[in-house]
Amino acid sequence: METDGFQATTDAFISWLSDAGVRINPKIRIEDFRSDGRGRGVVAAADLAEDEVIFSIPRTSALNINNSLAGIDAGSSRDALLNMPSWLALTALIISESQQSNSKWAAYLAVLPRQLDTLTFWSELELTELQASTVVKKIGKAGAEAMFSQHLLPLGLGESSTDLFHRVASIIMAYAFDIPYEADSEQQTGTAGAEDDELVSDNGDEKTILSMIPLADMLNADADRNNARLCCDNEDLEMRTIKPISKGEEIFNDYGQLPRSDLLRRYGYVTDNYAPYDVAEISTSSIMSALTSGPLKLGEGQLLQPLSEMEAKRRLTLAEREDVHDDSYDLIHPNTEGPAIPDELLALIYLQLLDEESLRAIETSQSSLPSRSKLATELVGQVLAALIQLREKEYATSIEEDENLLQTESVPYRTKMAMQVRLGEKRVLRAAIQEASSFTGSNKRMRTGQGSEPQPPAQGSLPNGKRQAEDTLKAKKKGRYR
Ligand SMILES: C[S@@+](CC[C@H](N)C(=O)[O-])C[C@H]1O[C@@H](n2cnc3c(N)ncnc32)[C@H](O)[C@@H]1O
Repeated sequence: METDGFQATTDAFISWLSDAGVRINPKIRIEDFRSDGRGRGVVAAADLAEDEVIFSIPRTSALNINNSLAGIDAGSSRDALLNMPSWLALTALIISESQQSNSKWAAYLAVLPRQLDTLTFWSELELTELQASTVVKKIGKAGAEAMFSQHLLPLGLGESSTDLFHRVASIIMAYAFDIPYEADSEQQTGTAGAEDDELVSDNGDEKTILSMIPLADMLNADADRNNARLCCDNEDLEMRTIKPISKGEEIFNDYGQLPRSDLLRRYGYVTDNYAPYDVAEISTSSIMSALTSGPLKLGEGQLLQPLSEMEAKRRLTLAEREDVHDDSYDLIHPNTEGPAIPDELLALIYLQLLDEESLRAIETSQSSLPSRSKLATELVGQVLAALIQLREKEYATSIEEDENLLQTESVPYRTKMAMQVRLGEKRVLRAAIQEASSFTGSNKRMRTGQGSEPQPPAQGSLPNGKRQAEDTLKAKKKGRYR
C-alpha cells in the first residue's frame, strides 16, 4: 500500500486542473510509472482517434512571466525579472510561488520532482563514467551558478540556496515549453514593455514565451514513439494525438531527436530508442594537434608526416574562408539523411592534405572545393580513420568491454546510463571509421604527387606502397605525404 502520498498528490493535482479550467478527455488517466523509472505519465484509458484533443489548457494556467508578473508590483524586482534570461526569470517565479502558502500553482508545483538525474546533479565520480564524452563539458554548472549569483540572489527570494536554484532551473530545462507568444491577446496587455522583453524570445518568424504548462509536461517521451503534440494555434493550448492511440498505450510527447548524451544532460534518462541519434564529436584542435605534432600512423605501417604550424594555420584559414571550419564536428550513425562524416570535416581534412598547386588554385579562387565524392579520397579516408581511432582511444574502455559491463547486474543506475552514452558514442566512432576506410576517391591532388610544397623530406612509404624518392630535392617537391 502506498505510504508516500504520491497518489494523493496526483489526485490533488487533477482536482486543481479542473479548477484551473483544464478540460481533460475522460479517455486518459495519469499513471504511476515509478517502477519503470519514469515518474508519472499519461496513458490512454480508451482508444483515441488521430487528432483527438487529449486535454486543453487555458493560457492563463501556464506558469510564465506574463501570468505571474501580474502579482508582482512595479519596482526593482519586476524590472530585474524583465531584464534577465527567460529561464532565470522562470526559476525566480517558481521559487517565489513555491514559498507562498496561497500560491495559485501550489498543487501543480507539488507534482514537480524533488530529485533529478540530469547531469548537473552527478558527482565528479559519477561523471567520470562518461569517459571522453564531450557532454561533460556542456553541463555548465559553474556558469549557471554565476548567473544565479548575478540575477537571483539580489532578488532576496526568501529561502533559497544554490541547490534549490539548480533543481528549479533543471526542472525548467526538462519540463518547460517555448510557446508562441500571443501579442494581441488580452492576457498580455497588462505586461508593460513585453514586446521588447527578452523573456519573449524571437525564434525566427514567431515570438515565443518560456512556460511551465501543467499536465502537458506530464507526458514522457521515447524518441519516435511520440503520438501526441502540443498545439498552440487555438485560444487554449491543446494536447492532441498525432496518430490513433489504443487503450492502455502510453501517450508520448516528442522531446526531439536527441543523442543520448543530451537526453541525459537535459532530461536525466536514456532509452535505446534514442541510440540512432547518438553523436560523437571530434574537435578541430585535436585534429590539428594530431596533424602537426608528429607523424600520424595510417594503416599498414604508413606514416603521414606532420605539417608545420604555419602551414596548418594557412590551410585552416582557407577552411574558414570556405566555410567548412568548425570548432568540432559531429559524427553520426549513417542513415537515409546522410553519412557518418559531415562534408565539412571531409573538406577540412582534404585542405590539410591537398598538394601545393591545388591548394593555391583554391586560395586564388581559380578552383573551388570539389563535391563530396571527390573530397572522399583514399588518403582523406585513411587520415580520418587514423584521427577517429585516436579519438576512440580517449575513452578508457572499448566497445566490447562496455557491452560486457552492461551485462553486469549490480551496475548503479547512473553508471549504467553513462555506459550507454559512452558505448553509443564509440559505436558512432566505429561506424565513422568504417565509412572513412571505404573512401576510394583518387589521391591525384593529394600531396603525394607533383606538388611544389616546400616541405622537409619525410620518412616512410608512399600510400601506394612505392618507396620514397631518394633525391632530397625531388622528395621536397613531392610534398608532405610519404
Ligand atoms: C516533462 S517530464 C515528464 C513527466 C515526468 N515523468 C514526471 O513524473 O514529472 C520529463 C521527465 O520525465 C522523465 N521521463 C520522460 N520520459 C521518460 C522515459 N521514456 N523514460 C524515463 N524517464 C522519462 C525524465 O525524468 C524527464 O526529465
